[in-house]
Amino acid sequence: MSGAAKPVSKSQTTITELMIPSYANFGGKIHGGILLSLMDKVAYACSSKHAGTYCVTVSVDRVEFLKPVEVGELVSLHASVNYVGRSSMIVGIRVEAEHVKNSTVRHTNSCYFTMVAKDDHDKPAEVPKLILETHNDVRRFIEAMHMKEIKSRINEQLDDVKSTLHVNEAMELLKKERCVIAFKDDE
Ligand SMILES: CCCCCCCCCCCCCCCC(=O)SCCNC(=O)CCNC(=O)[C@H](O)C(C)(C)COP(=O)(O)OP(=O)(O)OC[C@H]1O[C@@H](n2cnc3c(N)ncnc32)[C@H](O)[C@@H]1OP(=O)(O)O
Repeated sequence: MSGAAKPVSKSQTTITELMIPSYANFGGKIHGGILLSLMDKVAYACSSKHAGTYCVTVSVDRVEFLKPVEVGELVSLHASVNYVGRSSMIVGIRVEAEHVKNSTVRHTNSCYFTMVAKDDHDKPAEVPKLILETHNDVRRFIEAMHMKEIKSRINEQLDDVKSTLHVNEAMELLKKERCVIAFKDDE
């Protein structure tokens, strides 16, 4: 049972967290693992609100740490269900870092978590349909459809490359690359 359709707005979730010194890496910037863990937390909160069940993370896409986050900044993670399948949901997350003293807000990352709703027997559970109330909701749903399709094409192509690759015949490909072939005797 998936229950009545729900609007995107009903499960939209924001988490804000202060970046404390213990979150820093050796370089003094916020550790990417901390940010990843916060992204997972907000993706879970958002997807489970929509599904009304426990959810698991299946796939994480487009996590790129393009701009460092500093200790003392407030990081806000805004999550929305962009797309629903039968049991899966694609949650879009926008990460922003706010410098409290000068009130500047930087968009540091956008990423996509695929979450699957689970029933009481740990099986994928059908989720409610998504009510698209704005043009943005429609745009995000269609973008997610494209993303799913492109990802599945990439996965197929990578499988093809792996299954057809013969290392000895592919050596030519490496000639201009910055690597040195140095097989040990027993290779
Ligand atoms: C100081 C430093 C600190 C460092 C600190 C670091 C912390 C860094 C934290 C990072 C955070 C990480 C994230 C952890 C978050 C958890 O720990 S959650 C737990 C981990 N995840 C899991 O355990 C999931 C394990 N997988 C499963 O349970 C099953 O494979 C699944 C996903 C339910 C699929 O089950 P299945 O029997 O294959 O079912 P099936 O009907 O075929 O698929 C169900 C749906 O999944 C979809 N699906 C299946 N596979 C995929 C896929 N690969 N991609 C997309 N969709 C898929 C299907 O398309 C289907 O969708 P619908 O058509 O129903 O919409």
